[in-house]
Amino acid sequence: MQDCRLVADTIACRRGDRILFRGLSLAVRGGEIVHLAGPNGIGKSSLIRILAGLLRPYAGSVERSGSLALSDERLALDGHLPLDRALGFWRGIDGTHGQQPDFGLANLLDVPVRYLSTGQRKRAALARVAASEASIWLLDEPLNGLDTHWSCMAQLAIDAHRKAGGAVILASHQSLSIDHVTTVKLLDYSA
Ligand SMILES: Nc1ncnc2c1ncn2[C@@H]1O[C@H](COP(=O)(O)OP(=O)(O)OP(=O)(O)O)[C@@H](O)[C@H]1O
Repeated sequence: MQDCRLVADTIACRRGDRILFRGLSLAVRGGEIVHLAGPNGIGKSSLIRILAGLLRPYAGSVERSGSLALSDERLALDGHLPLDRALGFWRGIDGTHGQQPDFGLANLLDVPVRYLSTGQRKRAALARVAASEASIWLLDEPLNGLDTHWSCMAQLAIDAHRKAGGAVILASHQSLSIDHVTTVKLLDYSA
């Protein structure tokens, strides 16, 4: 696994005319998981977008080394394509062909993405991230919509990524049943 690091330094986030949080610093390196926690609307998704480079912080900076994959509420898979082709699009972009956890999707590969259930879509999103072979995973609510079995399997995949030297930052309302997780409570930084 490529060496990786993501460091956010004294970040402030403004949405509309409101500062959501300020003074937030965090760092994640290969072999580490950071869990962003906090109530609805505190700014977890906004922070994930800042860390991904999709949203400019109001203050502070983000530095990153290593490749990054993002899963958020946007599925990023073409709803009109069968799942296999939709995932294949990203394999082509990422230039990856390796074996990845299939997240129980083997029987769904010919199903158009728009027909997948909520949990199946979430598993497809995680499969896309895993297949990217990126060293840093940014996951916004990766367990939402998953049943007990697949929530467990998703956490095992996240932990396997960490053990392989990858880094994970995830936002979740759910408590995690994996070790080596550092929790960052956004409420501590709310403005
Ligand atoms: N483009 C925008 N313009 C103005 N306000 C926004 C915009 N996007 C989000 N917000 C506001 O920013 C706040 C934080 O939203 P965000 O989605 O980051 O919170 P969250 O902690 O992820 O919430 P949840 O737990 O409900 O997913 C919310 O009050 C939301 O309405």
